[in-house]
Parts: sequence; structure tokens; C-alpha cells
Amino acid sequence: MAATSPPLTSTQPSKNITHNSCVKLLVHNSNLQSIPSNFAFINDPTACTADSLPTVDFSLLTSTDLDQRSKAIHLLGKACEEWGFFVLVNHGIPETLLKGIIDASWEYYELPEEEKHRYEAKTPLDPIKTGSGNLVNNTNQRVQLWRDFVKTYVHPEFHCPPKPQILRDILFEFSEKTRLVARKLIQGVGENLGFEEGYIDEALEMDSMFQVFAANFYPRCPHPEQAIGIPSHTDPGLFTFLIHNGVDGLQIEHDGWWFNADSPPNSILVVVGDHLEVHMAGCTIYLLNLKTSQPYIFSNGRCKSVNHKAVLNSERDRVSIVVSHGPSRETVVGPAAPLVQKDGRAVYRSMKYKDYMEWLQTKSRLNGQSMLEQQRII
Ligand SMILES: O=C(O)CCC(=O)C(=O)O
Ligand SMILES: [Fe+2]
Repeated sequence: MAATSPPLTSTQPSKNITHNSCVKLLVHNSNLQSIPSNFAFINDPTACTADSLPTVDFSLLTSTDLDQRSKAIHLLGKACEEWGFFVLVNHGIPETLLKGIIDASWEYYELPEEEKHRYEAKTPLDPIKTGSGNLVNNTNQRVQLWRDFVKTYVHPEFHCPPKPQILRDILFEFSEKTRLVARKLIQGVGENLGFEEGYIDEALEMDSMFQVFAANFYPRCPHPEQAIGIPSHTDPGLFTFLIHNGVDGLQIEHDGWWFNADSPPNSILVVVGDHLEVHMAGCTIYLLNLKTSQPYIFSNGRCKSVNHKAVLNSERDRVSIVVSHGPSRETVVGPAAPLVQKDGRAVYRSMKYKDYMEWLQTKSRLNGQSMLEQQRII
């Protein structure tokens, strides 16, 4: 952790920049040879490379060959249960659109600082936000993350920064296409869990799915083992989609090991979020504080939200596009009724998705702990 990091030197005086400053600016405008102390975060960026990562062929999920389709649904369910992660191929989203959104996000980061600073978060639920982010480590020191981000709510209301124009031109289409794919995946999970058709759409109010677009910029880092893009965490929601500019950096935890989540060209990396969860009986303190008394989390412990992190690259800047798909903000998410009936008990309590998101936005992330894990009592 940062407290044990070696003394740091720089070719420039160490700038103690505030958490909303732009990390790209700091890195690109100086010849940094070492990590400024406010970024110091000791981590091991090495990870295993899996022989094969779970892969879901989206085209088979909609295949008219029923045998193929049911195999694909089964593989999807297995990936959600065993890894909480999979590589999505043949998703039908044009490569030009994927490339376009990465280029547009890159252009966003080329904008003058004043333009980007317009969106520094004023309240946690601002629909458009930009910044860098920080966390409190376990010796209570604030650590700045080595990344810049812009986040915007794209559904059910569509928001987009006014510049650059190229982002405005394609973000709507990109969000719409990813949303349709996410919805099919969620229906597939429902089918694999044995739900009746339409059950999941209704229970999670998927017509009003809460969808958030984010573009992360991780500037090249002279010492990737002394700073972190995003430390280990789980995501809120159902499925997070991730693509990037060809620079790998996502790592996922599986069976106690960290794996590189390298992506084949034109694939989408999919991370299972807390609301399809999970493998532990967390949340209880928080939910009791909210005075809710219902069971929580949709798959009643069958699916698994996965710990993941973003590590840095010493040579190249990295852009990742992250699209989070959750239920409607007004939905009270709890274990699906058919599963509670089958299991004879609910493993989790219920909570409004909006409240969960709000809580999440106001918490600092602690290294190595998911949001839910922090609240775990058993
Ligand atoms: O950029 C990455 O690889 C990970 C991003 C991520 O996990 C997030 O934004 O929640
Ligand atoms: Fe994440």
C-alpha cells in the first residue's frame, strides 16, 4: 500500500494536485520519471494469462437452431456463475461504431481543460461528470487514481457533453446498440435461471434500464507497480461492457488469482455487476441502516459479481469505454421471487437501485474490497 512506498523523486517538483485535476495534463506536460507521492499505490500489475477466458457467442443466443441456442444460454449462465465475466463475440455492433466511440472519447481528452472542467462533479448524481477519482487507503491516506474519466447518463434520459461533436454524433447510437445487446444477455440469464419469458424485463423494469457511459483515460505511467488506474472493485448493476484502444489493462480475479482480461479484436469484455450477484451474504449493515427488511439481489447468490481492476501501461496511453447496464433506478432489486420459492429462503435484502447508486457515489473505494464486501458482517 501507499504507506510503504519508497521515497519518490521527479524531474519536476512533486505537484500535490487536487483530486479533480487532469492526470493526462500532468503526465503529458512533464517528463515524469517517478510517481508523485499523492498517487503512490503499491500494487502488483502482473497477472496470469488464462488458456481460455469464458466466451459467449452472441449470434448463437438468437440462433434459430434451438440446440445451438440452448448451449449458448447455458454457457452464458455458466460464465456468470463461475467467473462473473466473459468475452462477448459476434455481438453485431459494427466495428466502425466501436472504433468511432474510442476515437470520440480520445478527442474528448484533447479538449481544452476549461471545457472539461465544466463537468467536474458538483453533486454525486450529476448526469455528466468528469474528474480523476481518489480513494482512501487502509492507513487513511487519500490516494489519487492514475486516470481521468468522463461519465454520462445515457438512458432513460440521454445526456452527452456538448463537445466534441464526434461524440455527440455517435454516442446515442452506441448506447442504443449496447443496450439492446445487454438486454438480450439479461434475458438469456433469466432463461438459464428458469424464469418465464418476460419475467426479468418486468421485475427489473428493463424498459427504463439505467445505462451509464464512461470513458476512462489512463496516461502512460513510468512505474505501473507504484500507481493504479482503478483498484480492485465490483461494479454496480447487471452487466458492464468494456472496450479499449488496443491497450490491455483490465484484470479480473478468479479463484483467488488475478487474470489478464485480454480481448480479441472487436470483442466486448463483459463484467457481471453486483445486482446479478453473488457469492457472499453482504450488504446487511447498510440495508438495515436503510430500514429495509426485504431480501436483496436478483439471482439469490447464483451469479457472481467479479472483482476487477485497471492496471497501467508504461509505454502507452490507454482509453477504456465502460457502459454500465442496471435495472431502472426506481426498481427495488431483491432476489427473484421464483428463486426464493425454490431455495426456500432469500440470501439478500432488497434495495432501490437509485439508493444503492447514490451510496456508491459517495463512498471511497478501499483497496481490495468490493462495495458489498465492505458491508459484510457474515
Ligand atoms: O478500464 C478498465 O479496464 C476498467 C474500468 C472499470 O472497471 C470501471 O470503470 O469500473
Ligand atoms: Fe469496474
